[in-house]
Amino acid sequence: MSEKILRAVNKGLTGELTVPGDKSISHRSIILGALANGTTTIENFLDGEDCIRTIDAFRLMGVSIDQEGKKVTIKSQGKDGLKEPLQPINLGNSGTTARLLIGLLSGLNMHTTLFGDASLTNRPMDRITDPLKEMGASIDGRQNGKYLPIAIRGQRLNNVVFEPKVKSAQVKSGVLLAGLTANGQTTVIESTKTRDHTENMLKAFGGKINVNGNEIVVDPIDSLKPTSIQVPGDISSAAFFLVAASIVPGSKLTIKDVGLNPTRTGIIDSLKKMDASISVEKTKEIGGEIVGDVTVKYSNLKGATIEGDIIPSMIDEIPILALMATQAKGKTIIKDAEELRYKETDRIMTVVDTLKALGAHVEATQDGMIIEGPTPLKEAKVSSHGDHRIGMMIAVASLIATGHVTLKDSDAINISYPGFFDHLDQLTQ
Ligand SMILES: O=C(O)C1=C[C@@H](OP(=O)(O)O)[C@@H](O)[C@H](O)C1
Ligand SMILES: C=C(OP(=O)(O)O)C(=O)O
Repeated sequence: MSEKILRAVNKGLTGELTVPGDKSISHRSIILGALANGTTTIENFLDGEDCIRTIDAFRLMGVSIDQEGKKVTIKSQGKDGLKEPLQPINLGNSGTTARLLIGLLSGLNMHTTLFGDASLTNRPMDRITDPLKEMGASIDGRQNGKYLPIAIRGQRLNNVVFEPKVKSAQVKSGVLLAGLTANGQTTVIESTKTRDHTENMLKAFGGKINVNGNEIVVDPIDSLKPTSIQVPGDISSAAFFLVAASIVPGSKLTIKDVGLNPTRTGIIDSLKKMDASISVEKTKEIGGEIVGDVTVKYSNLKGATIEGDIIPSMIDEIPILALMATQAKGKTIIKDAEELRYKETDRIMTVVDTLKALGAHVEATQDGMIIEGPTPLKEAKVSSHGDHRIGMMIAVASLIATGHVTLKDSDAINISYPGFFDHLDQLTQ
């Protein structure tokens, strides 16, 4: 198993950084590109393991996908050109690939089987299979389709009006993708708006989709129109460096060309709430996605309560925010984040256990955690537990730890951020 010994830095993180492409947008660019009739090109694609799983899935369905690093060319004959895969589809570690594909495949005229790694096999799928069954989908799997492996006998689905109980962009997107082949318009009404990349990109591909506040209505398609996608930098990846610069004295860092979709910027608002010195400059809009530069400087931080509707807009950033809270004065309370328990690991448990091992004062609650700061962090031997975001949280913690930190299973970081350690070296040299 991969292992890294990480040492503290004696100067701040300075300079400029461009982080890899957005994971959510990269997945969707492959899925919608495969549904388009013709050639779709993607620039700045995230060549992390999760997005490669999405590519491999469509290759198994006969779509020609040429990927060279961050550049991808898809040649497809649209949804009717997709072929029944002759093998089970391996989703690896990727929850997004799982929930979105289960939605899409339920309405296509083919039989598919899907499986994943040990982590994904334990993550709940009923949140997507239940609404699909309401649309008439034929899905079976462990515990009646709650867990992978799952088999889908795709067929024409009925449209629904769906009000998801979980605040999940994956579930919303899975149902919208199923709606593309359903009989009539499909409506999703969210209680809190979650990331809306599927909606934005469907428009860019010529789909008929209407968004009115938290209500989304999608029409069935014949096929989509191919387009060119430029993927913005991933704010969820940038977050690790935004926090690193906030907690390492002497830092001043600008992250360039990062996605600033308002359904994703909860981390920036939370950093501001904790008195981080952060400024945002919006520079352009591509494919319905706002892009810009974010500059952050080291500053004295204070604790804050992070709760409610902001949580879905920063769900993947909570591990790194928790690390930041260990360096903030006073109490940070994170609430309404029980969804963390259903990620690659139970992130309430892994964050709390890891930060405790590093010397922090932190306690788990059912739906979040309470952190008392500031506390110095100390030498420890800790593992990512196969969870990329925990691995990166540990690497950032090591920058300010008093002794060296051993990170076991460091390779997990390649799931969403290949080149992470090169970027860290580049900014700390
Ligand atoms: O739709 C997406 O691309 C994602 C949605 C979120 O998951 P949930 O939908 O389960 O909240 C997030 O945690 C995941 O990393 C990516
Ligand atoms: C939860 C995550 O991804 P997924 O659900 O796609 O596995 C993540 O990237 O933090």
